[in-house]
Amino acid sequence: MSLKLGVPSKGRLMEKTFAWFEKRGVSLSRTGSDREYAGKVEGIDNVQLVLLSAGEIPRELAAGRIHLGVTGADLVHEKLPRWEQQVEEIAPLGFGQADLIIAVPSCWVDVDTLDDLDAAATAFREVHGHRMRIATKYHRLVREFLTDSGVADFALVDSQGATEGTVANETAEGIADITSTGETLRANHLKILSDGLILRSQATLWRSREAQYSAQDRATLETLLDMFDSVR
Ligand SMILES: Nc1ncnc2c1ncn2[C@@H]1O[C@H](COP(=O)(O)OP(=O)(O)OP(=O)(O)O)[C@@H](O)[C@H]1O
Ligand SMILES: O=P(O)(O)OC[C@H]1O[C@H](OP(=O)(O)OP(=O)(O)O)[C@H](O)[C@@H]1O
Repeated sequence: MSLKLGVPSKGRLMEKTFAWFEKRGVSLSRTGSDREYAGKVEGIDNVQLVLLSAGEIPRELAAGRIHLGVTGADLVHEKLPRWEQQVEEIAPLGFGQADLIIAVPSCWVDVDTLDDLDAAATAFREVHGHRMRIATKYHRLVREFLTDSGVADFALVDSQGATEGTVANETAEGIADITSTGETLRANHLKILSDGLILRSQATLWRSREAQYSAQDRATLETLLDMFDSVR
């Protein structure tokens, strides 16, 4: 048995994760063709690289099918309601920074705060006969945040991508999504509520509390943690 390390299988997260490990003496690489999700690990024995979708890594950690995994804090908090009991945060990796926020049309000049949103939502329901719709893929975090903030009259609609477009497409009145540079929000004429920050996220290395660790796995993990500690 070896220690299984789950890493996003594509894009900026994969490349930056590989670079983070390389700097600490662990070389991760994809093998085979561009389309083959196989990988290898050099610089330490008994570690197996598992290439996965960033969105699936929280579930694999919680199920104990991988021992270590790299993914955003947003995805762990959203997908694992008991995340503190299921995973341990080993290290924030310093990339993949994104804020999960609530945004509304920039032309809503009377709506700048959650209190304003609550008032607008009540008025919206009276006029339109249905609840104000907020498009998001972060259902659990957004529902909890809005409810705790006293915003009651809203309905979440699912959007798995291009979420900022839902307002122009008239399938939602507001959105909750991650933003990094803010360019996508600006391009879609949306503004962030001044108290609409739900979570600050970045790519993070997590350890599963649910996985089985053999004596050899524990020794490998100790060695890895020492290698990580050697570079700050
Ligand atoms: N523009 C961005 N800037 C920085 N981080 C981002 C940005 N977009 C997404 N992220 C982060 O990258 C991680 C993966 O995001 P996302 O779920 O969109 O993955 P993906 O690349 O679509 O992968 P997959 O569809 O395979 O799950 C999330 O933790 C997210 O916070
Ligand atoms: O603030 P910005 O720098 O503009 O980045 C934010 C955008 O990045 C992410 O989308 P991604 O590119 O992952 O595509 P998606 O819409 O398919 O999630 C996110 O969902 C935003 O749409």
